[in-house]
Amino acid sequence: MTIPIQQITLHHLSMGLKQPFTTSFGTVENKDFYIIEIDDGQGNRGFGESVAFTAPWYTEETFTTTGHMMRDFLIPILLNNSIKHPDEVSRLFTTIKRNNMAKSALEGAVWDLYAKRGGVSLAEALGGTKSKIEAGIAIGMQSSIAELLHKIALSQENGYKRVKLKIKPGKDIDVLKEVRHHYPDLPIMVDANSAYTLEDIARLKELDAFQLLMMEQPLAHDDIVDHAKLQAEIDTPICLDESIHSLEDAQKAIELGSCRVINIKPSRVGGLTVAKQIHDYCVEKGIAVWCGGMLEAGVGRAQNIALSSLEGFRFPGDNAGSDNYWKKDIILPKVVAQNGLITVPTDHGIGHTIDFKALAQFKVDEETFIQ
Ligand SMILES: O=C(O)CCC(=O)c1ccccc1C(=O)O
Ligand SMILES: [Mg+2]
Repeated sequence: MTIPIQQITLHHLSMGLKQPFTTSFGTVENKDFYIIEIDDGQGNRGFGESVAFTAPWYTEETFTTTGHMMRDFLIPILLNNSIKHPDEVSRLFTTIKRNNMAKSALEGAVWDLYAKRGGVSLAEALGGTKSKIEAGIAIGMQSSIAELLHKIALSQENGYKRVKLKIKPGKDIDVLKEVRHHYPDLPIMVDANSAYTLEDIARLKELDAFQLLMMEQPLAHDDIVDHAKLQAEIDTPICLDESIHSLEDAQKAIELGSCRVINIKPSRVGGLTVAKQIHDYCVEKGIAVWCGGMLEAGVGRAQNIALSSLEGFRFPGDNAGSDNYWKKDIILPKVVAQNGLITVPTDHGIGHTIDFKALAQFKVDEETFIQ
């Protein structure tokens, strides 16, 4: 049965993060993003979220480019084609190159609508089987080691199953020595957001001493060749993030030996359908995957949780509770991690309702597109 799309609304929201998030490239303090609402004209509404930041430091997309792509290219494609299943959306969008975050925002709303129309949870629609998922937490760079140790202590009080620390040259070995001294057994991983080059190989080798779960994206954002060279020289498993934008990217990286783990973010690969394809391929090849985060508000967070309920997501993701990011989230109930576990919702679709009062509070403007 066709999924009717009567109306698409882009709600532009602006929300301040509870605490600034600092990586090797800079600091995010505020997020402007779109909540996408798709109405089927039969009483069902699906929701998606755009995740690109205001500046293109992580990938090339920004809040403004995602708006342009949705408005001028992707929404007209959705309104002018009839689809029966959300898997068709990423195929329809192949006429538009890249711009995966814009595609993913719309595709996520179609997935939510599809699950709601079918009377199933998004997790079930995606083929997820877990009723609870393990939550990890990403801690940004801090102004001092004392502050970092304090943040780690808080994460442990909340039961997070693993901690991800951001590193860059000069803010790595000394920091990890100190953290390991206080937390000899804590599952720790690091993320460099491509701050190193192969010239740093000796330094990166030294990190083997800290028994890290993995090292995320140490080298260039668009590289898989140097990562293969690095992986051959170090014991710590390399996890690719920025380098993987498609199933084909994942296949090539695995064939080259560029990584032993992949961080799957639906937004980076163009949506949940491709995310699931990468998951399935990695399971077949024995490559571990986990679900990354983009400092999402509730809608994007709920979609990541549904995806993480698939069997192959074996490491805790960057999916902390709403309270870690926002004073007030835009969904009800908010996401809660209890003893490091998040219960996968069983209600229809994303399993959370939109808090329309909060939506109105954070809204800058809205645009509606009609069939
Ligand atoms: O907690 C989260 O949502 C993820 C934190 C994180 O590491 C991150 C946040 C924004 C952009 C890129 C990344 C990343 O995984 O590299
Ligand atoms: Mg990363």
